[in-house]
Amino acid sequence: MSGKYLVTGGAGYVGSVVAQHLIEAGHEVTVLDNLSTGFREGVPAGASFIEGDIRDAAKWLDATYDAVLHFAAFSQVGESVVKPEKYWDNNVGGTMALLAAMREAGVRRLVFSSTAATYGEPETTPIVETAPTRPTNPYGASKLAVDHMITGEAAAHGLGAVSLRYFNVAGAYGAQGERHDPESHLIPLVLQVAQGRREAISVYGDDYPTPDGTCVRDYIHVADLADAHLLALKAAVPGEHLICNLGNGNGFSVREVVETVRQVTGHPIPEVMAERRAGDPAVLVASAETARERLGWTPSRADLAGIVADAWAFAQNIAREQ
Ligand SMILES: NC(=O)c1ccc[n+]([C@@H]2O[C@H](COP(=O)([O-])OP(=O)(O)OC[C@H]3O[C@@H](n4cnc5c(N)ncnc54)[C@H](O)[C@@H]3O)[C@@H](O)[C@H]2O)c1
Ligand SMILES: O=c1ccn([C@@H]2O[C@H](COP(=O)(O)OP(=O)(O)O[C@H]3O[C@H](CO)[C@H](O)[C@H](O)[C@H]3O)[C@@H](O)[C@H]2O)c(=O)[nH]1
Repeated sequence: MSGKYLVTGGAGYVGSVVAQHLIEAGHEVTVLDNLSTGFREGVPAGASFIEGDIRDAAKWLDATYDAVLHFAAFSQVGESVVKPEKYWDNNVGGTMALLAAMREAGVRRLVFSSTAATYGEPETTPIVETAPTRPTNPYGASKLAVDHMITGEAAAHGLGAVSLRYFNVAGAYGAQGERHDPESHLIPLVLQVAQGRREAISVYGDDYPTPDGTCVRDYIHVADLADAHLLALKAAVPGEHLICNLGNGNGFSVREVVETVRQVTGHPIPEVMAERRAGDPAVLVASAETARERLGWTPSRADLAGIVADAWAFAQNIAREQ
């Protein structure tokens, strides 16, 4: 059955890919985005677009919407350390206003973009949802605060909600991909080296307790993530807040990622060693058992070379357009 969905942050990387998947599945999509970090041209054809802020969501939200998919947020870990107030204001304040608008309008289902950054430095790997949540930066803390807000909203007011805790999102889906400005994520930065837009990739620390000394992360294809959002919409039950990790359960080191980019692009990719980046845990790998059991989710694009190849095709297309 087709539905009508409000996608906040749908001009950004993940939101635009999920909006595209919703449209392809026959749903009606309205994107609400203030274009603070997103791009108007990122909004998929076929979606309605409102240029506006989630803090004003009450202006547009009404009972005709079946659910909200909430991606709008600031998400730069480093910036959150120096400007924490920006993160509390937008991520927490903005979501409070959005939840109030949903309550007012009688919209009873929510899928929220949470993050592995809610866990902080893990005690055990792979990380399960019941692991301690001790974020090491204000970005993770703001997302954890929102998760707590949603739990209360579900218990008190009957919201049906699913928080999806993404690990490291990567890859692209056709015309939708990653173009943060400034870019801080590893794979798009290494691809910029392959394109000649950067001389070398800085490797942030090689003295971590990992096999090659560089940080290990769980890279998940953005299209697999999108599949999980469509399943989460079906799994949202009134009065329940379900939290699911989304990752492949495979860790790759920074050096392995750089080597994969060399193989995919054929470029030598010079590396320079740099200091550790503040707040970086050594290893972040997900257990996605809850998503498998409760959502029926199975990722189908776990191969790192395939993820990098899709991101590379997108980066080359964008470069041709510019
Ligand atoms: N990319 C990742 O690796 C990753 C990992 C974990 C969690 N997340 C979460 O996923 C979500 C999407 O991340 P992304 O990488 O696509 O980021 P993005 O910056 O590309 O997209 C965020 C979008 O939200 C919009 N926005 C921000 N504040 C707004 C507001 N107040 N009102 C309306 N629109 C607003 C921006 O303009 C942008 O289009 C975020 O909530 C992020 O915290 C991302
Ligand atoms: O130029 C760079 C950029 C990154 N890295 C390293 O590459 C790894 C991945 O870094 P990213 O910035 O690509 O991703 P993060 O792991 O820092 O962040 C991601 O995972 C976080 C969980 O901790 C949050 O979910 C966040 O939103 C999401 O982007 C890290 O070890 C980082 O130190 C480098 O060595 N050089």
